[in-house]
Amino acid sequence: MMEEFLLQHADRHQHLIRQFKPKPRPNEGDPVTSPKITVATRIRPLLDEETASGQVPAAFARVGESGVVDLHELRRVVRGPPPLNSSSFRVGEVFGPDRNTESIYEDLVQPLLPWVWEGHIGTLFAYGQTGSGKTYSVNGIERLIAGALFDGTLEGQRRLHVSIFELAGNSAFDLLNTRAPFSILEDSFGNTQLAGAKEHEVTSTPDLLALIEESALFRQTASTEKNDGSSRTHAICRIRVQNPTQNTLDDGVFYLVDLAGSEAARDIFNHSADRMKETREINISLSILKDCIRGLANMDNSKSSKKPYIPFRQSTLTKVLKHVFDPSGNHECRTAVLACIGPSFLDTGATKNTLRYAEMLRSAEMKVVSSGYNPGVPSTWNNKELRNYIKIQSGNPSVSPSVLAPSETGEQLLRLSSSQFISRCLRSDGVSSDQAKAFHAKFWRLHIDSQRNSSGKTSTAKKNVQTLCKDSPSERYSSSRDPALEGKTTVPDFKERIRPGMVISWTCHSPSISPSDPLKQNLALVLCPQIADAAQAQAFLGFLGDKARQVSQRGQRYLCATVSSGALADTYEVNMWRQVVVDVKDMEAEVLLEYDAATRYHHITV
Ligand SMILES: Nc1ncnc2c1ncn2[C@@H]1O[C@H](COP(=O)(O)OP(=O)(O)OP(=O)(O)O)[C@@H](O)[C@H]1O
Repeated sequence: MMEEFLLQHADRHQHLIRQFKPKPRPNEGDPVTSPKITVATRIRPLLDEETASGQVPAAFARVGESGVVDLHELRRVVRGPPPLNSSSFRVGEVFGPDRNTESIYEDLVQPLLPWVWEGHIGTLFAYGQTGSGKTYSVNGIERLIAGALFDGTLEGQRRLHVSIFELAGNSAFDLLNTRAPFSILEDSFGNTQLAGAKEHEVTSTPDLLALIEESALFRQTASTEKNDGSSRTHAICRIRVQNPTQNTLDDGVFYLVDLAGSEAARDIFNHSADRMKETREINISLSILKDCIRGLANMDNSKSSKKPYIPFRQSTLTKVLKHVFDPSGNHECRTAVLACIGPSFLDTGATKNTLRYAEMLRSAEMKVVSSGYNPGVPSTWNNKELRNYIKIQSGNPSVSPSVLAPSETGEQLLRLSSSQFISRCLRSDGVSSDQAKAFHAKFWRLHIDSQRNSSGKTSTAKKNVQTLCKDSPSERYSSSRDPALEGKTTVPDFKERIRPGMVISWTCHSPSISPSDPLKQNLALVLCPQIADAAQAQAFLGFLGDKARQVSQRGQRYLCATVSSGALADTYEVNMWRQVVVDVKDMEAEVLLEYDAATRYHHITV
């Protein structure tokens, strides 16, 4: 009925639009020089069939003021001629019906190519109502990218790997493998992995174009009220850019995302049950996407210290786009968003909705900040922060940061195999194999703990780092390290600084102790000088045998708790109830034990 009313008043609509005098939009301040999100809006031309059916345009790029779309709706009133309701939206660069896909590519997408080439994540996603021109735009852009990746303008040797897939509801299908289903998983770094999707290496523009063509054959389409060849899934082309000369660097990844179009409730009235379900699933995933956009837009509105909730885990689509929305993400990414709108006055409701979200994303463009350095989360460390950690935390003598991590970030070092990590450590003067292993374990525990606790609780790892690096006296005791030595470059021999809580290795002289006895671990935690509990110490001396008693009685002795192996490999337990008296002469070295709250065991650290 509304459609009929609008078609009847098409002339009046156009007449009123001609008289429209736009009010300038308030200035938004300085432009952002290097935004993480760039938003642009494309108004497609009115199609021949739309013109033929009497439709007229209602969405316009404002002339003389860039970045603004004016939208005009004719309002139905009880009496008198219908008035015009005009609204305006500031939605990034606006590409009107006369602008071609090349110009969008040049302004919006081309700047992302060198970024991805250097090992970062770039994403383009197009969204908008069904029939608004998303597939048309993304297809055109994909072809231009296929040309640019091989025309020699990007410097350096790279290997390119491509997967193209679609998401329907929460299922994923490989469009380069006859729509075979596969899983979308999250790895220990929180990165999304496509488990089971085929990757194809491409070495030329025709190679890549052939894959794009092949994927189009398998994409699920159907006719909607607004588009005869509507895509009923979200299609994603993922191009991984690998630098073969620097294996430790992250691969760059380009995601090109053509979202399924949303349909209004009234447009799905005649759908079958299956199509209704499919439309509902599309609308749910788009609605979660919108919630994520809203969360992102509110992210840095931090009058309150509480971070807005961004529900990116609620749909497969937003899980794939996690790097765009996860505020704690650790991979640098830049995102271009193309909001697509149809110009027709019959679509103003959906168009307004698209423009509103584009406006929200524009505000996010100003606010998105890097998740930044977190001392408890190794995957957020850049090379300088990582080197600093290695220097301070790798033990004595310290591992050389320039040998272990000449250029790597924290995340890249975590990707090294343990044998690579340890063999690099061993290239530093004086570093033993045990020290290298202990440092590797320590670094990984910090990482695992930081991932386990990413929900916001202060992690053990973070506490440990605070304990070791920052002043937090109440939390010092998660390691046997002496806090007083923090930051000291020269440390006296351990025998000159024996203190309660110190862990030592020592030589046990009793031949009567079986190899399985905890004492054979030869580790003990110093409690106090023996004099404090002479009776109990004497009892132990009896247990140690006459020879040991003679030796220990000659020197200074300490009452110590024994340390035995835990149930997990390389873990230890302190047995406070099983004590031993150890002579300083029998002590071999200080050993650093660190407590891991998650396993409730101690580990040897450095
Ligand atoms: N800029 C444009 N110039 C000319 N024709 C266009 C333009 N954009 C879109 N079209 C045409 O409009 C129709 C709908 O476009 P398209 O299929 O890209 O929409 P869509 O947003 O991907 O729709 P859906 O969400 O339903 O898949 C197509 O026939 C397409 O060729």
